[in-house]
Amino acid sequence: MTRIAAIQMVSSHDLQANLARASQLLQEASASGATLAVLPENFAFMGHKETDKLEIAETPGRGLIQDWLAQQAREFGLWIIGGSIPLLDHGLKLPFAACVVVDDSGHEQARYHKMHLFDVDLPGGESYRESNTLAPGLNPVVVDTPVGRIGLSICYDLRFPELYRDYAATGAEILSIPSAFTQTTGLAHWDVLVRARAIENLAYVIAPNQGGQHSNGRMTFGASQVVDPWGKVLGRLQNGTGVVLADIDLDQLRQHRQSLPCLSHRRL
Ligand SMILES: NC(=O)CC(=O)C(=O)O
Repeated sequence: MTRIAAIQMVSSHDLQANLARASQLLQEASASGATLAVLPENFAFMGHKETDKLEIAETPGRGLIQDWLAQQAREFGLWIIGGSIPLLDHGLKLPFAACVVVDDSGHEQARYHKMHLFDVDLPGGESYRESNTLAPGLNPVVVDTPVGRIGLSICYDLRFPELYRDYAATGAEILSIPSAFTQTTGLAHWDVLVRARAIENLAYVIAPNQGGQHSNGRMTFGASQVVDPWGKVLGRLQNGTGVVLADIDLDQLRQHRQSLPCLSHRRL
C-alpha cells in the first residue's frame, strides 16, 4: 500500500502566495506519509485575464515554478505531479498547459500537455476559449512511479473517455486528473465523470481540483477526490484548500481486474 495526496487549492493572481500555500499543503501531505502528491490545474497562478498566463510562461526545464517543484520534491521527499503550468516550446506562439512530474530527487520524469482545450459557451452565459492562449498537446503520456503506472491528463480531458481507455491499454493503474473545473459544470458533472473513469478502467483516479472563489471572480467546484477501481470514493474535500489522502493497493486493483475482466472483453 502506498499513500497519495490530492491537493486542493483556491489559487489567485499572486504567484508567490500560491507557491507558499502549496508548499504548506505538500509539507502536510509528506508528514501524513504520502509518497506522491498531485497539485491542481493552474496551482501556481490564476490571472485576471486568460492572457495573463503568458506573463508567467516558462521554457521546458527552466523557470521559477519548475525550480520550485524540484526543490519541494527534494525537501519533502515526494514525487509531485504539478497540475499545470504554461510552458512555451521554442518556435511556438502559444504555450502548452503542461503537467510536469518530478521525482523525490527533484528530477523531471515526465511532461504531459493538455490535449483537449476548454472552448465552450455554457447555458448561463459563461464562456471559455482556452485555444486563444494555449496550444493543444498531441500525445498521451504515462509515467512509472513508486505508486504505480500513472496516465496523465488535465481537467477538460476528463470528458474524453478514449484517452483513459488508451491509458488502461498501456497498463496505467492510476489516472491523474488535476483540474480547475468550473462551479457550474462541476456541480452537474464532476463526481459522475471522475467515478466513471475509475469504474470503466478499473483504475485508481486521483483528481485534485481548484475549489472556491478566485481573485479573478471565477468560481471553481472543489470536491477533490481519490476513487478506487471499484468506484469507491476514498477521500473527498468539498471547498477551500486542503489535502485529500488515500492508500493505493495495486493487489486489490489486480483482483478487481481479474474478477471483472471488462478490459479484456472489449469488442471495439
Ligand atoms: N476548466 C476545464 O478545463 C474543464 C471544465 O471546467 C469542464 O469540463 O467542465
